Amino acid sequence: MTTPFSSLEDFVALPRLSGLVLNREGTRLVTSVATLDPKKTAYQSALWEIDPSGAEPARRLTRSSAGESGAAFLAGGDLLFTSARPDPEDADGEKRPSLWRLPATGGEASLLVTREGGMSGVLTAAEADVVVLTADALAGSTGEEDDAERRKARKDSGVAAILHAGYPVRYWDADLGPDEPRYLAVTDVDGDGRPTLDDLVPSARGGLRNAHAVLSPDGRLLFSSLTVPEELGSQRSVLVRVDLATRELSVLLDDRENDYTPGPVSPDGRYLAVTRDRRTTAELAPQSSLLLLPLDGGEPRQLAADWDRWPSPEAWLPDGSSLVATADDDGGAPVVVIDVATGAVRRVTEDTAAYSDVRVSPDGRTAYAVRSSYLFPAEVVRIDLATGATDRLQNPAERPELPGTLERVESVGQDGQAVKSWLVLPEGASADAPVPALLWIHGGPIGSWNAWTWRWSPWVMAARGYAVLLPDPALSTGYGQHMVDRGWGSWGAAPYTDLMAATDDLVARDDIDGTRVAAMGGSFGGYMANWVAGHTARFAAIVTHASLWALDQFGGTTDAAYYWAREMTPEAMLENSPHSHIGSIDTPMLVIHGDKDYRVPIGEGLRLWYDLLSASKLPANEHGVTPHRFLYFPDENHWILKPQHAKIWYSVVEAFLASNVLGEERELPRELGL
Ligand SMILES: CC(=O)N[C@@H](C)C(=O)N[C@@H](C)C(=O)N[C@@H](C)C(=O)O
Repeated sequence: MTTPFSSLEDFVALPRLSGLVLNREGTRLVTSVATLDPKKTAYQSALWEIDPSGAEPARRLTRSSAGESGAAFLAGGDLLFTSARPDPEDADGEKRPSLWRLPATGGEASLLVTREGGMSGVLTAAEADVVVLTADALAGSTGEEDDAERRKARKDSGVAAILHAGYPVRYWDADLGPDEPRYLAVTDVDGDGRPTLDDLVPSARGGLRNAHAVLSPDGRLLFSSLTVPEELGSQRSVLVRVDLATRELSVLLDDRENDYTPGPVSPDGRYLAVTRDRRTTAELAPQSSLLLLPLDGGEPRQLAADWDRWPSPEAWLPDGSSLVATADDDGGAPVVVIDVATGAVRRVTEDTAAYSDVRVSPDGRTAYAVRSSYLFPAEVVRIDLATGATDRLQNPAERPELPGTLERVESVGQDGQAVKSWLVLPEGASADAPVPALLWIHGGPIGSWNAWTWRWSPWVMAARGYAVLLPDPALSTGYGQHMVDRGWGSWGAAPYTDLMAATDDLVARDDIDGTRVAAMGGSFGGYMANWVAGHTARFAAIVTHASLWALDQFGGTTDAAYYWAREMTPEAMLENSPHSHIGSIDTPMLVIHGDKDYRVPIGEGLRLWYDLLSASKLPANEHGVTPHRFLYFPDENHWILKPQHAKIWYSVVEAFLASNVLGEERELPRELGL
């Protein structure tokens, strides 16, 4: 059977949907869809409207080569978005992310406000036409004009240097500084002239973390995390409120044991949902809980404390009686409703999909959300909140046909703990025709294989005849606090033995050829692939992507050293470091790393590569021929994002597996120049 997963060209061209907003009346849904640009070397996103009733087909709203994102409805009904498209009324045609407004009544979008430094997001209030932009401003700038001048001076002189006095200095793939996050209020949104931008809290320099900010329904208050520096390069996230009229900033929740992130404000403006994340120590695993914070100054109260899951607040019911939340749960992430008075949790969606971006209709009966699973990529659905009945709305794209089937399987860890996995089986797998298999190890390690992924698509491998096992070992979310606790600080113990228990059951199946099995993982999954390499010879090949190799050096170079310092003691780092076992590795390894990976810096990949060539049981021979391979991406980060590089990634992985697992040679992509 030919599916879009058979050809990498077709696979990278599948549309990718994300995000969802609903207008105040509950009559318009807008989502974002990324597709390949004409050169097929980047993704372009466009906004699409989806009919909440399900009657009409999805309709494309925007079209430009620069793409559009950051959709947000004004209370009055117009749609805002950000785009670096040129303004037809601007003679110089400078392209920078600007704020655009698409009238609810139809017609063309027009530019609302622009700035030299661009913008990263848009916040709107539910009941008032109040808009706040999240954007970066140069640390020393005194206002928008000054910021623009300083940026120009930096650009014109070609200076890229950044002088730091604090930590962190990088984040994932971005250099931090000399600009810093700010909240810019857009003044006079509905006036006749072009609005101006007003920096709400220039005094909170460097500390506003704007990824999770929210506005109160009346638009008078903004809630955000504020990052407070601590001694020894550490930091904490405290919860703050900013009064938009007075610019006064008040700290609402702050202690050294927890980080706080704001959730939605109740419809009456009296309560804020808050996520509290316990700060870890070498002995104390992470734990996430949901709080209800009275905004009149009362004490916060934990909601759903008896529910052994980590709820993430999404929305309020309009009458304020309940919060709608999602939580990782047994290989999915369902929608639940949490009664605010009693804390009782009621599961709403019954399928095994993972839900996000939940929006509630004005009458409180219906929710709309994005969901995905290993059976389908992200799609927009309508949920009956009383019955849980869930309908797929008319989406911008159909679900792609899959080259196989999906099963839920269960193994038992050494301590008796159930270890659950998704198992993707290629078409035709049977006792008469057992198939080769891949063990895929997820990253985090706090996470779960519970949603569709484009970067690690098991269906691409299923289309090439492999079964793929996706296990959730110790440290995975969705199985209760004990599942996380039992792996904390000892990555090489229960997480490893759980994975081996799952592999034992995999190879015992009569539809799997247990002699042709490989292991693969990225990030923490790459750490574990390296650990596996040093502890067993049962796999025919190992693929390790963006992996942690030498825990003695990792903590000093990752972008979040303070986080890592709270993960293990120095002794545990040495005890659990894969590099100590280099002398035992006699499995061919494919090492993959991006130079712009600041989370797991390239030094890990470089040291692993050199160690493999110089000290593994399978070193290069005197002619320099080695069974190992190093796929290096000079301009990618922790993830391989460019479509042309994704194709190289899958092609090289497939060729390496074919050679070492199947004993077959594949032609490598011409673009590699070999
Ligand atoms: C600060 C920090 O280390 N956070 C972790 C969530 C993290 O980034 N872990 C990476 C090593 C990792 O495994 N990342 C996962 C999420 C991935 O798949 O990239």
